[in-house]
Amino acid sequence: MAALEIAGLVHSYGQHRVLDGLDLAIEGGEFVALIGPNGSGKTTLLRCLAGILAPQSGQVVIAGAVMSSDPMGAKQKLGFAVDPTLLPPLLSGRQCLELFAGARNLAAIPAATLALAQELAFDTWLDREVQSYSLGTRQKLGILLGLIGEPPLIVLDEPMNGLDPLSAFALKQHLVRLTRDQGCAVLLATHALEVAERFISRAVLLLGGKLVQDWNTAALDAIRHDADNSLEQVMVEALQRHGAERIDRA
Ligand SMILES: Nc1ncnc2c1ncn2[C@@H]1O[C@H](COP(=O)(O)OP(=O)(O)OP(=O)(O)O)[C@@H](O)[C@H]1O
Repeated sequence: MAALEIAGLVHSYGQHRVLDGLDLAIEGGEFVALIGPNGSGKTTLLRCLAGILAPQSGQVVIAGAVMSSDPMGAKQKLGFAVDPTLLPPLLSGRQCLELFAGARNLAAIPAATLALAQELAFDTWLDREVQSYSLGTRQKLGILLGLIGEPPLIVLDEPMNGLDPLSAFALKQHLVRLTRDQGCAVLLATHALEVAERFISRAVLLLGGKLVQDWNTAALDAIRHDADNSLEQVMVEALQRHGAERIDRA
């Protein structure tokens, strides 16, 4: 069963159609970078996957659960980092993690989550109130909440932004382990192509409301082994081919 199947997804803000019949399938174990220029619709797509935005048409199926008809079932199979600005200020990180563990029918915070908290240097913040956290520390908690229980599909929007280099490195290593050892699928929206290139197994390019290019593992390996090439370069070339260097125009 695919970790994610999207068919004919359409989402508009008023008259502005951002997703225009988008299709995508991701298998367990794939680590997919979602790339695209500013305003191409990456966040909109991820929010449709998370059930935060309701698409006008099309279907999202997460590990067999259809988001429109079984939103609770679909969300149980999805990990989505919580927006740092939406965390409850008066709870501690541990209390937030316990709440999310309960929502995933787990008796306690999993050992893997506590281990990741330590790798992210978040363990010293576990018993302090969220309102005392810096933005980066809030972001770490949002990520820990999204990953709790290692769901079949993990969706992250620029998760490394705002993390210090050691924490960003630890998170990348953790995501690689989740895909390789646990069979989770990761869909990661990012502009950091030089970073993504090193650890992803696939990259898809969003443009004009659709995925216009899909680089599989073999294509990425070929890019990695070519000293004169990079994911950044092939993306620039793909954008030029599609005649869109920048699309976020007013
Ligand atoms: N709530 C909203 N109301 C109206 N338009 C919106 C809203 N949110 C996003 N948009 C528009 O939808 C388009 C896609 O935005 P989105 O944030 O999904 O792009 P993105 O690819 O994530 O961009 P970035 O790389 O800059 O984060 C943009 O033109 C944006 O201005």
